[in-house]
Order: sequence, then C-alpha cells, then structure tokens
Amino acid sequence: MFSFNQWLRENKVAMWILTVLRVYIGYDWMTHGWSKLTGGFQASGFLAGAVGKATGENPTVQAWWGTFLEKFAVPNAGLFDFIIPLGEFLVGLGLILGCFTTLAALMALVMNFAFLFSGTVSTNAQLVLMQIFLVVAGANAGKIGLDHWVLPYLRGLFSRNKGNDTKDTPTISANHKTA
Ligand SMILES: COC1=C(OC)C(=O)C(C/C=C(\C)CC/C=C(\C)CC/C=C(\C)CC/C=C(\C)CC/C=C(\C)CC/C=C(\C)CC/C=C(\C)CC/C=C(\C)CC/C=C(\C)CCC=C(C)C)=C(C)C1=O
Repeated sequence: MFSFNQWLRENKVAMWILTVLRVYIGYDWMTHGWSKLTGGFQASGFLAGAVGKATGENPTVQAWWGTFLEKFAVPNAGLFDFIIPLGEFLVGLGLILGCFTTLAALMALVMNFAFLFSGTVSTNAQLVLMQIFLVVAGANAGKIGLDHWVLPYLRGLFSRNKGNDTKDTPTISANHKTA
C-alpha cells in the first residue's frame, strides 16, 4: 500500500523537493539571524508586550507561557538577545548545508512555537508546516547535503564494536597453531 510518509522518507523525487524546501527555509532563517547578529537585537520590548497579552478574558498568550516569560525570559532577556540571533543563524546554516537537518528543523520548530505562543503569527505558522515535512522525511531531507557524510560517520562512531563487526570475535583459523 502507498504510504506518503514512506515516500517522503525514501523517494528520490521527494529528496529533491525537500532539498529545495530546506534551502528556502534555511535562507529565510539565516538572513533573519544575520541581520540580528550584525544590526543588534533586543528581545526585552517584545517580551514585555507578550506578557501584557496574557491577561483578559480570552488572552492571546496562555497563562503558563505568560508566567514563563515573566519569571524567566524577561529577567534573562540578555540570554535571548544572544540565543535567538545565534539560533536563527545556525538553524539556517544547518538547513542550507543539510548538516544535522532533522535537529536543525526541530530547533527551528521550538523557536517558531515560542514566537507563536507569544502571540505573533507572522511567518511562523507557515514555517512550522513546512518544517514538519522536513522532520517527517528525516534523513531523506539532508541526503543532498553534508548529512550524506555526517550521518554515516556518526553512525559508525556510535556503533563501533556493536552490530555485525566481527573483528573482535575470536575465531579459530585454519593455520591456528597450538603449542
Ligand atoms: C517571524 O518569526 C519571528 C522571528 O524570526 C524571524 C523573530 O525573530 C521574532 C522576534 C523574537 C524575539 C523578540 C525573541 C522572543 C523570545 C522568546 C519568546 C523567549 C523564548 C524563546 C525560546 C524558548 C526559544 C529558544 C531558542 C532555541 C531553543 C533555539 C536554539 C538553537 C540553537 C542554539 C541552534 C541549533 C542549531 C542546529 C541544531 C543546527 C546545527 C547545524 C549547524 C550549526 C551547521 C554547522 C555546520 C558547519 C559549521 C559546517 C561544518 C560542519 C561539519 C562538516 C560537520 C562535522 C561533523 C562531525 C560529526 C564532526 C519573532 C517574534 C518572530 O515571529
């Protein structure tokens, strides 16, 4: 039976479409990150505004997220001045190069949802939808990219001496000499 998920994960045509999608999304993240890194960026104003949206009868910002912003993000705004521009830039770079593609897409989702929870729709919802395709596709989304080499390298690193590697298994060879 045809499975769309399997098609995303294994098909060659899907691999090319995902590559175009990945580079497009990556370029969007990287340019936003770069302009914040070079032009300066302060999260405090936005964060205070988001806290203000957590009140009223039908608040845009959910109470638990409002509490997180008020108690953690606002007092540590300097951390977000740094991690948001860096995160956006690195996520963009990872997606463009196809390096740790799935992890980069997941971190991108974390940021999109943080912005959505804070009451900004903007391009976040459409990025979320596109990035879900990248995550479901898994390795196929990074095959035309550094993941083509990085993933097998990591697999080798973590599966050494496990699996079907026989070099550590003692065997008695034909010319085995006994004393
Ligand atoms: C449209 O949207 C929007 C924006 O945005 C454009 C915005 O700004 C903003 C404005 C935002 C603010 C004002 C801030 C708001 C802040 C909050 C709401 C506070 C809460 C926020 C959070 C909880 C989010 C925190 C952020 C996180 C978790 C992201 C952190 C991410 C990272 C640090 C980066 C992760 C990156 C990865 C995993 C990719 C990794 C890949 C690479 C780095 C590639 C590197 C490749 C190389 C260097 C090449 C060489 C490498 C090789 C060859 C590999 C070798 C391999 C080996 C195995 C050796 C809004 C509102 C918005 O609405």
